[in-house]
Amino acid sequence: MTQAALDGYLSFHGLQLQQTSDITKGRAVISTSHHKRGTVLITSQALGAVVLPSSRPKVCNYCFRKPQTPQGLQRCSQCKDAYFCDVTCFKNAWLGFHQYVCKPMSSDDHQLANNVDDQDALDLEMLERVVLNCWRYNKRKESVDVTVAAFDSLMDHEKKQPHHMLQRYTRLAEQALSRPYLVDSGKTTDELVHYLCRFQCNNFGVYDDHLFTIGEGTYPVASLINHSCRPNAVVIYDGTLLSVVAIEPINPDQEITIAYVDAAHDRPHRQSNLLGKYFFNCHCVRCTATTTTTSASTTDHDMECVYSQIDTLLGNEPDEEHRAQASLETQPLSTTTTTTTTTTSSSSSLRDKILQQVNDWDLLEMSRYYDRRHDGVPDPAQPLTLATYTHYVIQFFAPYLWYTCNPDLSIGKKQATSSLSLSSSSNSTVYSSPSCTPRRLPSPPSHALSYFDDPLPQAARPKVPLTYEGILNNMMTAIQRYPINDDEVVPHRRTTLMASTQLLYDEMDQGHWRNAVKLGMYILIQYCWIYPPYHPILAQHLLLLAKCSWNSILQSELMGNGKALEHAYERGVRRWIMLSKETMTPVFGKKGEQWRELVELEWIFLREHRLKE
Ligand SMILES: C[S@@+](CC[C@H](N)C(=O)[O-])C[C@H]1O[C@@H](n2cnc3c(N)ncnc32)[C@H](O)[C@@H]1O
Repeated sequence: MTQAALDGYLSFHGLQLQQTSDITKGRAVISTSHHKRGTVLITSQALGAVVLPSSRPKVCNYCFRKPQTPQGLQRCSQCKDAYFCDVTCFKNAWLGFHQYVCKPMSSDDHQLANNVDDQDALDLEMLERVVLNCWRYNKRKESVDVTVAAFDSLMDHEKKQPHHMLQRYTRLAEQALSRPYLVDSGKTTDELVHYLCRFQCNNFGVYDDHLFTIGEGTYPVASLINHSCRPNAVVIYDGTLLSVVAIEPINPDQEITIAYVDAAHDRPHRQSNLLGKYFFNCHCVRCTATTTTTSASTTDHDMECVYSQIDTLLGNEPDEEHRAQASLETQPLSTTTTTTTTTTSSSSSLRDKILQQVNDWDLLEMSRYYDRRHDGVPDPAQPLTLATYTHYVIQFFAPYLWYTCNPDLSIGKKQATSSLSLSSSSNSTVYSSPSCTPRRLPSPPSHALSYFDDPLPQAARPKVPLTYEGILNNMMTAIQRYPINDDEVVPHRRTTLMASTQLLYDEMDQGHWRNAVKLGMYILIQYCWIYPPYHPILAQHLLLLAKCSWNSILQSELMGNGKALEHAYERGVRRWIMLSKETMTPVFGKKGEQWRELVELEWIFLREHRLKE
């Protein structure tokens, strides 16, 4: 009966659960119809969702949303540990779970509870919620039995768990069963150990609009979907409601996949995380080793190999020893020994070298040389610098990578624009971190940004391949021809990406917007190798780049850096806003904090532009 409900639910969404021949893999969710990019394939209710202690004062502990009013969240007056939007959320939380755990806390308990993301406490709370919910649903035979049916059917890999984990799970299960409100649940310790094993290889991190992890959730229906490091779908949240969204067109008989681990990690890290937590070896298109090298002339096979070459191109992450050294470097010198001081100079120099290159990078000169109407190619005898790499690659990647996925993108077509009628005077806004409280927006201007002023791929010089894999393959071949100096910054390496990402946030904190734009453009390229073009991380990064470029325009105006540079930033803002919209629309829809910020930026940009004219 319950399995039938699950099958019915999936078939209603054009999906089907199929048993695979691989026992470790178990079942797979297969598409039975065509799904366009942006289709919501599955929505999944949480059987249990817990806010991380460190996020408790920041989001409603019931609906997981940020405060919607200037007053902020309201704290439970009894336990002083839980926060809610309003009385409605409080009542719902009380009826659901809060009544059982709400008790006055000492100030020490309180401080501890808010600061420590303790895995034991989190697992225990999740276990208690899930047991309580399953028990309730079974008693009431509610329609949510799709969720319970899916949960009961999930893999738990109990036999593969190491002994110490089973001991830990047994201790937690006993603790849960000793709670007065679970004594009559009819569950045994063994059953709860199975639950905890299931959590390990099925639960999801829940994140907010800005992709920060704020909690954990048990979403049994979404858990039916298997992993790929190059997935065709992503998980997004609206509060605690999870949706799985297609990020590329999906055909009948194709498996739906999501990524369980961040695709930015190198192959060894991804493999060991997947094996350690989910007990399988990944054989996805990125993990399948290949001996084929890329070449300028591409066959279909070479195209497929492009994905498996990405990790070779990016190289490996620093190992634990190097990480430990790098973290020592952030300590004041007085606390480090002489030996660590020596290592400090060698590994912190990557960051210094990156900063030096960024400072030397002449954005205007580079933009002129690598203009798509010329044929700017870096000197083949010299190693690529961050500047030459970025400008060389970006003229192939943006916007053409997206154009190969969506030929409806308006490239090179200048569309008629109606005039703006605005009465208010210019009031330039510098972007900082996003505000919690949504502001009311004026209605958007009558013409939004709607075209890229780039030549079509066939008309660009040098010509751009017409397929996504073709562009990646072409560029990979081209940049691997350049000499490498391992003592210097190697732009395509993952280590450079990691150091640059930290540097980007530091530069933004210090208001060094021009450096932030250069680093942001460089990081965009690296993300284009790593993530599919409609991945939420790309949408978010493009918005960040648009904001940095906008702030650079304001800074240039203030400092009188000249019109030419301002125009270069303006082109950047246009491009990054458009690409961010293109990426965000199918994935997040036209809602949420990021969409609001994007529309607001576009509005301000167009208004300023109009006023300058
Ligand atoms: C969240 S569940 C996915 C649903 C699962 N296939 C089932 O039948 O219940 C995660 C488990 O599925 C299996 N799995 C997921 N992706 C896989 C993949 N790419 N290759 C092999 N096994 C995979 C692993 O056993 C993993 O622990």
